[in-house]
Parts: sequence; structure tokens; C-alpha cells
Amino acid sequence: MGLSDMNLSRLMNMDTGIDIGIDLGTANTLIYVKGKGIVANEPSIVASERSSGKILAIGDEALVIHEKIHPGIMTIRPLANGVIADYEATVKLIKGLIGNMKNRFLFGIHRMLISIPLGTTEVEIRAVYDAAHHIGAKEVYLVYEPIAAAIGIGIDPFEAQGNMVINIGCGTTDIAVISLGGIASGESLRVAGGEINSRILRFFREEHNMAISDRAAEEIKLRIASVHSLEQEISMTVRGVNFESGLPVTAELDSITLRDVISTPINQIVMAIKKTVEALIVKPELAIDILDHGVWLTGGGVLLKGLDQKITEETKLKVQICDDPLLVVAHGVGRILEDLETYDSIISSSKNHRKRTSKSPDYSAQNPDNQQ
Ligand SMILES: Nc1ncnc2c1ncn2[C@@H]1O[C@H](COP(=O)(O)OP(=O)(O)OP(=O)(O)O)[C@@H](O)[C@H]1O
Repeated sequence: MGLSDMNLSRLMNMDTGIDIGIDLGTANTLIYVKGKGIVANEPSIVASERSSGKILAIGDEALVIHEKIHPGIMTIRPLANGVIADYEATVKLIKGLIGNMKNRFLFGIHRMLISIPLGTTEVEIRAVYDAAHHIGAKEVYLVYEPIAAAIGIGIDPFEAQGNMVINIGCGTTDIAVISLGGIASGESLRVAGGEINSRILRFFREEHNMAISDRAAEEIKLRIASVHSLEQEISMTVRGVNFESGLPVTAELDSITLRDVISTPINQIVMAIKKTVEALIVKPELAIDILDHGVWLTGGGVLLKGLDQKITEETKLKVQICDDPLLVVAHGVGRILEDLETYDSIISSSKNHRKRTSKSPDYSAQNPDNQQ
């Protein structure tokens, strides 16, 4: 009796290994397995033993350790501003997240597709390729995050109509006008949700001589941060530690004061959006498309209260927050992975990656390989 189609495909899968997509983010790393969907969504954090470097935990478990100071354990966030800041820890994070799955397959990972921010330099791209090969991927592909986000929304990146996507994560904000499979106008800045938290931490340090935890800064942002006046302004009591006495203290913070505290990064993001739109002056038909169809907001950072309204007021563009902004890049990476042939021209591969020096990228390029 011959092999059934299913057995044959199983055999082929074993022969070549699994295909994995990764949204490697500053705050969160998501793993997509071809044919299965998103199988992991955990914070990008690794905890290791200080003396031996032995990995104790990754993801959710490492975050719990991070919040409880322990002299013998250190925690690392391997990604900063969307790119690899600690190579070893990044490898450990990805290995840890896919480790359990991989054991179920005989020949490990075949293809690995990773999303990267628009502003990733040549050196940083090299590090991503190296890490993926180090982990065992036989073929490695990269895609720019806003293109993955667009595909995750359901936009056809090859259509002539211009589509504008603003992806605000933790470490980076990417703004791209996508048309005909390329980026017609784009900006990338290393300012996003994480910078808002940094401003909150700094405010308490400078204004209240008070240390607050990373978790407290995140909670403040989620509960009372807004970039547009609220119908009813809100406030909360914040707990921390006085820098001099070391004693626990509290302070009140209201949404009006906080709006001012976070205004600089918000203005930087708005300026970058305006710059991207202004660059379309030489491509008026794309500018009209954006005016007609509006802008998509993706990434967790867009959930900041009133941000959509602020962007509309400042740019006169209609904006829409996509469904599942924290998952949309991973969904896009997944769609590409399921159909690599269709998306061939918008991804780059380590096979055809040429060695170049680190320079500012040219966003007219269609994929991360085309950096000048
Ligand atoms: N409700 C919310 N309000 C404001 N910010 C939020 C909210 N929910 C999540 N965020 C922020 O979204 C960010 C995480 O988003 P996301 O997972 O898309 O980023 P990332 O992919 O890890 O980062 P990057 O793409 O920059 O490397 C964090 O800064 C988080 O604080």
C-alpha cells in the first residue's frame, strides 16, 4: 500500500523541518509556526544565574523574576529599539521559546522569517541573520515590520494604491507608505512606547526624588496616560521609594500633568508622520490615496489613549487602529510564511544578502536586501 498524501506531507515536513516566523520585538516576541498559527507570545526577557550565566527562565517566567530583585540572578532585555542589543541573550530567548516545539520535529527548523524595523542598519541585519542560523535555521528571511503589519491587516502590498501604516511598538516607530510591493515613503525612529515609560520614570526621579518600578511606569501609562484631553481627566496614587531615605513614599499624578511629561516623544512621532506625508509631494497620486483611504495604526504603542485623535488633528488624515495591534505583525509574518513565493520580492534572504557597510537605509528599496 502506498503512502497517503497526508503521510507523504508529514514525511516531507520531517525531511525539511518546520517553518517559523518571528516578530522579534523590544517588549514582546511572538512565534508563528507554519500551518499552526501563533504558538508563543511572551515578553522579550531572559533571566540567568549571575555566577555561571546559566539560563534560569525566559519570557513570562523571566519577567516575574525581573520584578523581584535577586542578587544572584540577572535579567536581560536582549532587544533594544527593535534590534539585537545582546546577541547571546537573543539566541537564548528564541531557542527557549521554540525549544519545546522543535523537539517534536526530527530535522529542526527549515525556514525562519523575522520581521525587523525599517531603520535597521546593515550591521544589525547581519546580527539577525547570524542569530537565526546559529539557532539552526537552514534558510533565513527578513521582512520590514510595517510591510508585515500591512499584510497582517489584509492589505495587498503589491497593489498600486498607496497604503500608509504607522507601527508603534516599544522601541521603534515605523511609518511607511506602501505601494507596488515597495515603500514609497518611510520614516523610522527609535522612539515608541518604551520612551513614554522612560519619561515617566524620569519625572518621578526629578520631580519627586522617587524611584518607581518599571511595572509601575507601565501601569501609569496604561491607566492614565493620554495624548489628548479627556472628557474627565483622571489621576492615581503612585507608590515608590524615596532616593535619599530609602523609605516607601506615595505621590499623586494626574492625566494633565502626565500629558505634558510624555509630550516630547509624542511630538517626535507626529513630526515623523508629517515628514513621511510631505515626502509624497513628488508622488501626488499616492498622497491622494492616503487622504482618501486614511492611515492604519498598528503595534501596542498605538493603544495610548487619544493618539489616533491627536494624529488626525495634526495631520488631517483619517486614522484607524487595526484589530489586535499587538498581534498584527506576527499575523503578517505568518501569512508571508504560508506563501513565500507570492511575497518573494518583499522579503530578503541571507542567501542573497550582500556584505555592505552600515549606512542609513533607503526606504525606496523593496526589501531589506536593497539597502544602499
Ligand atoms: N493599552 C496600552 N496603552 C498604551 N501602550 C500600550 C498599551 N498596550 C501595550 N502598550 C505598549 O505597546 C508596546 C508593546 O507593543 P509591541 O508588542 O507592538 O512592541 P514590540 O514589537 O515589542 O516593540 P518594537 O516593535 O518596537 O520592537 C509597549 O511599549 C507597551 O507598553
